[in-house]
Amino acid sequence: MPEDTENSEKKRTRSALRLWAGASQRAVSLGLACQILAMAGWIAIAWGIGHSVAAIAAGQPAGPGLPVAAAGVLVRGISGWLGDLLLARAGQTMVNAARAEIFETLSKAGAGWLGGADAGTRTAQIIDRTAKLEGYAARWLPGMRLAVTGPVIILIAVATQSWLSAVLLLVSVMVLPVFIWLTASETAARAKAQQAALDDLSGAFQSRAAQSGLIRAFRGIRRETASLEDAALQLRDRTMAILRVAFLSTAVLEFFASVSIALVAVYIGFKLLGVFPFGTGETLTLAEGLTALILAPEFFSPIRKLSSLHHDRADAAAAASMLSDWLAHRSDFPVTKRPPLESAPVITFDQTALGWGDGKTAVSDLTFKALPGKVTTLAGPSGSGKSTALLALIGRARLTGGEIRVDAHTLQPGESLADSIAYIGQTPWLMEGTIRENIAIARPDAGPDEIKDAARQAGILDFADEGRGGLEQDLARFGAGLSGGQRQRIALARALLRNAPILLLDEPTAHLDPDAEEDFLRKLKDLATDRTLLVASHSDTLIAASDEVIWLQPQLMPEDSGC
Ligand SMILES: Nc1ncnc2c1ncn2[C@@H]1O[C@H](COP(=O)(O)OP(=O)(O)OP(=O)(O)O)[C@@H](O)[C@H]1O
Repeated sequence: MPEDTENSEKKRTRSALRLWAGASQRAVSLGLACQILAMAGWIAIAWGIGHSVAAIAAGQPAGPGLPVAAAGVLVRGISGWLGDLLLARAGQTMVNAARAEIFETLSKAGAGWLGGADAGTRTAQIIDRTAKLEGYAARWLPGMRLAVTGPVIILIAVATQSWLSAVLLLVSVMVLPVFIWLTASETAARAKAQQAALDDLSGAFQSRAAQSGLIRAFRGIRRETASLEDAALQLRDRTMAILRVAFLSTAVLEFFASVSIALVAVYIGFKLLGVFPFGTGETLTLAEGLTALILAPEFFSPIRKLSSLHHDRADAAAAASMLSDWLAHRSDFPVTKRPPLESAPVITFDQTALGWGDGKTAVSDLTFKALPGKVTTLAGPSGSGKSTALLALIGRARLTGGEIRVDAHTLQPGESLADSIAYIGQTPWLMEGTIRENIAIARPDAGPDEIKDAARQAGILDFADEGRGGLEQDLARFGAGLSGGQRQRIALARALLRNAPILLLDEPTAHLDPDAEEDFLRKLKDLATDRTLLVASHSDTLIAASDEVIWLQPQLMPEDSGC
């Protein structure tokens, strides 16, 4: 990846993390305060145990040591519990902030991104990815701050008992930042690779599961199973790569921490026995030595914890990088809706050029007028841009040249007439539920008679007869069990119920038999009444029945154009 792109991606990731974590700052700070209090509890425990053991060893009563230690246990227990609670909330707040922003941005971007057949997959990806942000606010942010403040507090407490033990701890901790930085950079790259492998596997699995019948029919089960196995093996390798770094980093950290604690223990032991060979100028009592010794492991505890939290940071960074990339991609192409039109408009394409944001031209130099009350049909070979021209009116395809006018208004790039349009695509989308519910979705406030009337006009009552439950008949998921023509009729009923001034039909007769097509063509003129009707079609009979036909040509590919 070029350095500039990499830097701007890193910057975008960091600012996304900062923005989403902002919502949880209060809970993070309170949670951190509780963790520091828990650490103070540990200091009280160490002091209490050290002093009471020393007093008992000297043949005296335990004194204030025991109640101080008991108070320390209480403080540590309560503040630890409260801290966990607050930090769990901080994590959830960050996830919610990210989800809210993503869904808001994407919904503003129009139906394009979250619509269509893979809407479920994408929504699941957003939910999974944002869930990975939880550890950033709940564990990484407080863990990082505690790794700085915690050791300083413990170091001061140790220094009040034995300054030389504090110096030993300080020297041994100096090597750790370099090591932690090395681990962090390794983990981040590998976490990103692992998430990409996870995406590949889930994408491959979902597409194979959806097409399992087709795969079986083409005897491709073994081949597809092997490709899924490959994707799973890749995920396993990348997960193992992460685990290797994790195990190695933990082992090295534990080694340094153990050596350092051992040094402190050896020094305190020799000093208390009076056999320490060098003059340090420090006099050490049993109570001070024990307190310092009990505190020493706690000095490394936040740093140890931080090293195990790198995965939270790396997972969150990888998730934020992908999410912010999606958002940036979307905001390149914002869609704004025009208010609903009062009546059917004259739509003019004037030397219009359209594309899909991939640099290629899907339609160029398209000029025509669609008049209210007339059937205007875009015809031409597959790939010539008929659907693209229709989708430009709802802001899906990009306007890259010329103009589209709606009456006197010139549409700006990304401007959508969705609120004035009823659109029937090539593969109408149906949801689980009754036929009535599937029609009513076009206008949820429509009355039963209006729905029935739309169903009758669209010819639904022919197949949804009363004997089979009529409009209350349940449809399976995605309308499984209906023919293409039956789906098309439900979509038509929706369009009729919506009664929008512009009606866009993409290949409306593609799934109809000749009788049904003839029947549909008879309705076509009615559909055009008081509407601007724009149709995309290959059908010769539909073309012949149209008032106006505009022929589109496929765009030349760059390699075709050079002779
Ligand atoms: N969602 C999309 N993203 C990117 N490119 C697209 C998209 N939809 C269509 N295209 C491209 O735009 C060009 C025109 O496609 P379009 O579907 O508009 O043609 P069409 O004439 O409607 O074809 P058909 O008759 O097969 O439906 C094609 O090169 C196609 O690959």
